Amino acid sequence: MSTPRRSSQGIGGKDTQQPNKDDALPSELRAKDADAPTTSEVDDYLASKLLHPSFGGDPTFSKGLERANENTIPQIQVSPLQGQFLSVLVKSIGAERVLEIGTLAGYSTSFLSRALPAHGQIDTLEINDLHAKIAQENFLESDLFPFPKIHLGPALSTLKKLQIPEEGPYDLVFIDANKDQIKDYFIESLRLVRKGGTIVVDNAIRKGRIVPSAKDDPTIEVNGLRDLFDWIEKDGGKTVLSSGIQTVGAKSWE
Ligand SMILES: C[S@@+](CC[C@H](N)C(=O)[O-])C[C@H]1O[C@@H](n2cnc3c(N)ncnc32)[C@H](O)[C@@H]1O
Repeated sequence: MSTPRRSSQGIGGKDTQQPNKDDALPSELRAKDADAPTTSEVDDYLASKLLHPSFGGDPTFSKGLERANENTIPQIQVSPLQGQFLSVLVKSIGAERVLEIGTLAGYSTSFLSRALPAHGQIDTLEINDLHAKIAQENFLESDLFPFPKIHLGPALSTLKKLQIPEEGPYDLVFIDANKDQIKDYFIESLRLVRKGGTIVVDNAIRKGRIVPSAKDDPTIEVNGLRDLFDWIEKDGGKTVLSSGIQTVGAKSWE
């Protein structure tokens, strides 16, 4: 396992800096077509066309973000389109039980919950009291059903104590917290998710820094992610079938 050296992040495990509007646009494309829209502009277009009134277009979801902002909670949640992608995922695999690691103010949780059937279950893990409090207010405001259960405390100890729900294992786990323990979160998630279930790991690219280079100076987040990728490589497909997707857009290259 590699040694942590430095961190580039705020508490949420994501860069707190606002992404530069153009920084995720492939330079090859920018060089060929200086007038090409930025990836954020494309996100705006897609959002204007695709956000559903009960999901990304739900005004209570936006109000939840405002409440988070008023309480100086960092704006490091998924984008509306990413959130709605989680909803699509929940529905397309017919998920009934979802586990989330990293609640923040409950924005992604709201998308996950809204996509579940009424008899479903959603558990979300958060270390920060204020984040949990605001998330709880946001869940009430959005009248979520199933109502997300917040487990306050360090995610790894919560995960180790968490039992497989009586109705059956989780169908989907969304991992979106600190990256330095991500391999452990992943392994615990494997214990809790059903065979054939889905685990989504957010922010696994670090603007490309996961790739070792001659001038390598990995952050603790990059080291954490590399530990996970090494584990998956070593597993050799015995336990998991995985893929990696680079995204661009309002949340930059991730
Ligand atoms: C990127 S934010 C989650 C964003 C949220 N999933 C969303 O998209 O709306 C990460 C969250 O993980 C929490 N977190 C960081 N370290 C943690 C830990 N060790 N245990 C539990 N939660 C942790 C942070 O407090 C923060 O609220």
